Amino acid sequence: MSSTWTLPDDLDLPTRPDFFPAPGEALPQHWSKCFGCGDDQPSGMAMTFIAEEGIEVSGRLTVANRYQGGPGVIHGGILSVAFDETQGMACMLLGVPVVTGHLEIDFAKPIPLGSVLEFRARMDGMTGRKLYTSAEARIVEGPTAGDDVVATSRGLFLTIKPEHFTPMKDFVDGEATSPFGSSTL
Ligand SMILES: CCCCCCCCCCCCCCCC(=O)SCCNC(=O)CCNC(=O)[C@H](O)C(C)(C)COP(=O)(O)OP(=O)(O)OC[C@H]1O[C@@H](n2cnc3c(N)ncnc32)[C@H](O)[C@@H]1OP(=O)(O)O
Repeated sequence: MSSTWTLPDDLDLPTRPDFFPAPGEALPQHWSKCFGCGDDQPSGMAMTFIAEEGIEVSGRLTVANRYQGGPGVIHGGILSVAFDETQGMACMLLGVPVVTGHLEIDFAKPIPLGSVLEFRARMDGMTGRKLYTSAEARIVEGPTAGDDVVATSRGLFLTIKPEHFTPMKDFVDGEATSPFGSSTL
């Protein structure tokens, strides 16, 4: 794998806040219409997330047939969504909304349709509004399941004010059942 990603020297590492779910507990979706995690998005990926020890979270994705890219394998864009989502969830530790500024992926091994992937993401540090995150994926169920890392990701997230989305409110498809950032954390 290769990456040009370098972390700044002056990062602070947040400690796990009291409001964050205990290790093993589920994390709430951040927005019901989200393609990655929303329960009001029929065409979405319906990912689920769990709080892990420290400042780590994990997420699961079953690779549906409709996620096919090359013959029999996951589309790289779908894998990127899953990383984006999992690393964004790791930023929930701060309790404020974030958006992705930069995301980069290394695709290490082919991932067959029908696999169940586990993603693990963490915040590597923050400075000002910038949150640096990283993650890796393994196949936990399926014909090629094992301990090998099949893809890795690094992402920069920026904290935003809720008003960030105000100019977009007329473009929401249908009635929103939960406003962005209204998670119960
Ligand atoms: C009550 C509790 C609720 C909790 C609830 C939590 C929910 C939490 C879960 C969310 C989970 C979401 C998972 C899916 C997340 C998406 O998929 S979000 C969708 C994709 N992303 C977008 O749409 C973002 C589009 N881009 C933008 O809106 C703007 O470019 C941004 C990212 C807000 C930044 O703009 P800005 O605020 O004007 O900031 P700007 O001054 O340009 O930059 C600030 C700093 O960041 C740096 N920067 C900005 N962009 C970049 C970049 N691409 N590369 C490197 N550096 C950059 C700048 O250089 C600058 O650095 P410094 O000078 O401070 O050192």
